[in-house]
Amino acid sequence: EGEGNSKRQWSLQDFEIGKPLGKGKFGRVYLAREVKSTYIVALKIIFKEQLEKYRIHHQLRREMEIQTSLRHPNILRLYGWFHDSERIFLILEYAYGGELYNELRKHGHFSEEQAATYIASLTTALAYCHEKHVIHRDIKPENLLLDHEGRLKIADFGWSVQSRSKRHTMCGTLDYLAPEMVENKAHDYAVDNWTLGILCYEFLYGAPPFESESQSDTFKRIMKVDLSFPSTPNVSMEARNLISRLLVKDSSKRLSLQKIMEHPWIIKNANPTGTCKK
Ligand SMILES: CC(=O)N[C@H]1CCN(c2c(Cl)cnc3[nH]c(-c4cn(C)nc4C)nc23)C1
Repeated sequence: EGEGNSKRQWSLQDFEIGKPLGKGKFGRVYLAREVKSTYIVALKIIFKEQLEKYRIHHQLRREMEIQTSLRHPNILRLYGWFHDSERIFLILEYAYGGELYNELRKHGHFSEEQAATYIASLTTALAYCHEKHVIHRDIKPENLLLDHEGRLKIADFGWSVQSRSKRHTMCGTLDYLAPEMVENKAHDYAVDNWTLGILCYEFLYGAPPFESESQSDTFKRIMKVDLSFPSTPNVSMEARNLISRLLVKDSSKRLSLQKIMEHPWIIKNANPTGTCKK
């Protein structure tokens, strides 16, 4: 769709709804086809009474403003939106490859090339977000999708914030929370750097580093940065070096996004096209 289309008024009659793709926090996502162009999209349907009940009007509006304004190959596009008396419809890019999480489950863990390619894609997408004053804050495998060429797409900006100042609100699941968020302290962009370390570990070992039986144990391990590297799978020293330079309690000492892109492990293993041969 050209730029022109994204300004036009859409309505339900413009789409044929297909199978449910899954559900986000406050709505279901369906496969859909725009009738005239036969263009395939993902249609996220959110009930207005859900918005009232959970008081997330402002959050949804923020998600829509943010995602409409972001244009990056690794960020899922929000093409437009419309509403009827009881529902709001978000017209989203359809990621043919589905959830990256399923890929990770299927393979157990990724190769160093695949992990480095995904981390590089995430890093460039986050660098782009940060220069637009957006902190995603909820980067986790469930919010990562793959396109038809295996290129990573960040979805679901429901928890992102237009950050002018430090944020205090708690969000996201436990395993990916940085210490300053666990302590409910003011936090800034550097939380996304921490999460990159968590994801890099999870891509290479198949589980996040501080995963524990109970929430309180996970909290304790995060606060202590209780990081250890199993002997299998055999992960390169460079990869472990990058993870160790991201999972640093003092947020000001975490490797910057720029430095991640220049890290030897990324330079050596990441595929510049952002796609991975299966
Ligand atoms: C947090 C969240 O929104 N999660 C999911 C629900 C479906 N949704 C999708 C969104 Cl928003 C966009 N594209 C998708 N593609 C798929 C998908 C494709 N296959 C083969 N299997 C699936 C599943 N899902 C989506 C995002």
